[in-house]
This record gives sequence, C-alpha cells and structure tokens, in this order.
Amino acid sequence: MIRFDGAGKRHPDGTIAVEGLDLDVPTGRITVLVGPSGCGKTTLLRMVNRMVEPTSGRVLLDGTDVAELEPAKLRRGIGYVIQQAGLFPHRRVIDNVATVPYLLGWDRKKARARAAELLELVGLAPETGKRYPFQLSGGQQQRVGVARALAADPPVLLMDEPFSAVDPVVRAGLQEELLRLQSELHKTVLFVTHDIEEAVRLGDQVVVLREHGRIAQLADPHTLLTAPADHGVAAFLGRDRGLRGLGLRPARDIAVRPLSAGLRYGGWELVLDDERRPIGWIDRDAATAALHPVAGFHPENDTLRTALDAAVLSPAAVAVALDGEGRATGTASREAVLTALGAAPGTTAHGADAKDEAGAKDGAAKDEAAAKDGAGRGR
Ligand SMILES: Nc1ncnc2c1ncn2[C@@H]1O[C@H](COP(=O)(O)OP(=O)(O)OP(=O)(O)O)[C@@H](O)[C@H]1O
Repeated sequence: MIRFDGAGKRHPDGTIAVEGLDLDVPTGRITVLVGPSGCGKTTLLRMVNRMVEPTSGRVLLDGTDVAELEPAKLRRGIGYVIQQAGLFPHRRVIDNVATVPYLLGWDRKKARARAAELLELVGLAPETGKRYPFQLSGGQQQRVGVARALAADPPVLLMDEPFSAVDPVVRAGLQEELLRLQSELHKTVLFVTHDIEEAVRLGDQVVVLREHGRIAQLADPHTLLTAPADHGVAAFLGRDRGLRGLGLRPARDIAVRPLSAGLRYGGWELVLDDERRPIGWIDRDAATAALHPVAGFHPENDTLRTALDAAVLSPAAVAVALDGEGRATGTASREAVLTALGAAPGTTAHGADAKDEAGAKDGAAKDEAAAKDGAGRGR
C-alpha cells in the first residue's frame, strides 16, 4: 500500500502545490487522481518515486518512508508511464522495453526475451521490437511505454496522463488493455488524469482533487456518479454523470416485468418463435405485417447501457430481457432502466432515497422525451 501521511509540497518560490494530504492507495487496485489543471496531481504522483520530495509529511510504501530508500533503487521497483510515452528515440523498441532489466544487470538475451514477452502482453506484434519509436503510431508508443514500465515486474505503477495524447478511439482501446492487464497482474496503480470519463472507467477508487491537492471526494465510481459529495464535485462530473454510470452498472438491478398478456405493448406486438425467442415487433395498426427488429439484453451479463440502448431502439419503447438461450423472459421500459441507475447499491429501485428519486425523475423526463422522439420515428 502507498500511504500519503500529511504529505505537502511548497516550492521555493512559495507556491503550494500540495498541502497536508492523507490518502491510502490500496495494494493491487487502481486509484485514479482526477482534478483540474494545477491541483497537484503530478506532484503527488512524483512524491511516490521521489522525483518530488515532500516539504512536509511523508509518503510510505508498504510502511517504509520512501525518503529512507535510495531513489534509483526505489524507482526500479516502480513502473512509471507518462504522456507521449517518453521513449528513447535512438533506441529500438525492444531495447526501450528492456531498459530497466539492462539497468538491473540482466544479460542482453534474457532482457530482450523479457521485452519480447511484454510486447506481446501489451498487444504488439514481435516485429514492432525492431522498429524505432518514430516509426510507431501514438497508441503503439503508449503500449511500448506500458511494456517498459512493466519490465522489471514492479508491484507499483505510476501513470501520469498516459493516454491523453491519443485520439478517443485509440484511447478507449488502451484503457481496455490496461483493465485486461490489471485483471492478470494486480498491480498497485496510481493513475492521473484530467478526464472524469477515464477516471470512472479505470478506477477502483477515484480521488477528486481541488487546488493544493485537497480531496473533494474519494469514492468508487458508482458512488461518485450517483452521490457526489457537493455541488463542486457534481459540477466537475458534468451534467450527464447519470448516463456515464450506465456502463458501470449491471442490468440485473432493473425491475423486469413479466411478458404482457397477448404480448401487446401499446400499438405493438412482440412475435416469438416456438422456443419463445423474439422474431420481431409488428405494428398492429399497419396494413402490412412487417417485422421490426427486437433489441434484447441479458440481465445477468449486460450493463444498464446495453439495456437502455435496447429500450431506446425498440419501437415499443421496451427492452426485451433474454435468458442464456435467447428466450424472452420479460421486458423493461426505459424508465425502469433509468430508475435502476438512480437506485443506490444494495437498494431496490423502490428503495431509492430522495436524491435518487430526483435522478429517476430527471431520467423519466428524458425517457418521456425519448419516447416521444421514438414514437415519431416509429410511425
Ligand atoms: N517547480 C515548481 N515551482 C513552482 N511551482 C510549481 C513547480 N512545479 C509545479 N508547481 C505548481 O504546483 C501546482 C501543482 O502542479 P502539478 O503539476 O502537480 O499540477 P497538476 O494537477 O498535475 O496539473 P496538470 O493537470 O496541469 O498537469 C501548480 O500550481 C504548479 O504551477
């Protein structure tokens, strides 16, 4: 575990970067520091590997004050990934990745074998190793940066805006990759970003910082999105925070209703095959029996986002719940999906507190607008 114990940094010119921070970064989890520019995120990160020395308080790594550890040795046990990868331009990719093993005195063959293994781990083809960094795309360079940070198998990874220089699609791929790696490697990761979307996607815990490294809120992503500590945090999270939470929550929280008698939903009828698998929606008022596609979701495996997409795409404004065999088991309205989003963890949709109800009403208003929109398009 990394512990910031009253850690502070005042620069010689009098600027206070961080003031008296207490924070625990648990082992084997991803902790994300997020906050506006200049709030002290990078300073905090660099206190861990002694690139910045605190002027007050301490930083403890597994109980030892890092100030007592020799910086070069400390840094070999801590992977560090920065924006734009920071690769050595004159070295081939394979040798970039093998930097720390070389420093540790590994023989060349063993170090390169390890580097090749890591390139594969981060999803790069073996021939990438022979290239120079400038011959790689931004996303590939970031992967090399991650591989290099992992080379000596450090228990701790510090990541300072590692994906912010690449476009959103590549960035989403890199985030996915980091989560996959983490599910195998279980590093203690301290990750800095400006981007709240990235923070809630990656963080087991998210620390929202204000100026001088003051903690505005420390919470898991779901709590952060559904129960921001105050107006300042809510404003930072943005207006669509509720919708962001959709991709984080399981669809099993949705109150699914049994299939209606006659499979009728407003002017629409759900058509099932003999096995009760959906075939399509029929518009009962239309002259032809054209089938409209059915969008379904699996309550046990899918997220609220999948369920909401299914409900929004449905001409009848309901998502069809499916079992493992693809058979229809019930339906969920858009409102039911949004109500599930508003419910606090462990409560039912009906047990939501006043704030959640406000969120649900908000959702219901959006739902109504979307339903009107959908009805307009459907007819
Ligand atoms: N060497 C320095 N001398 C004086 N002030 C500094 C120095 N380094 C950083 N600061 C100040 O300390 C504060 C925190 O800086 P830091 O880089 O940690 O912020 P940050 O949250 O990482 O910002 P960003 O998101 O823009 O990278 C800022 O106000 C910055 O201007």
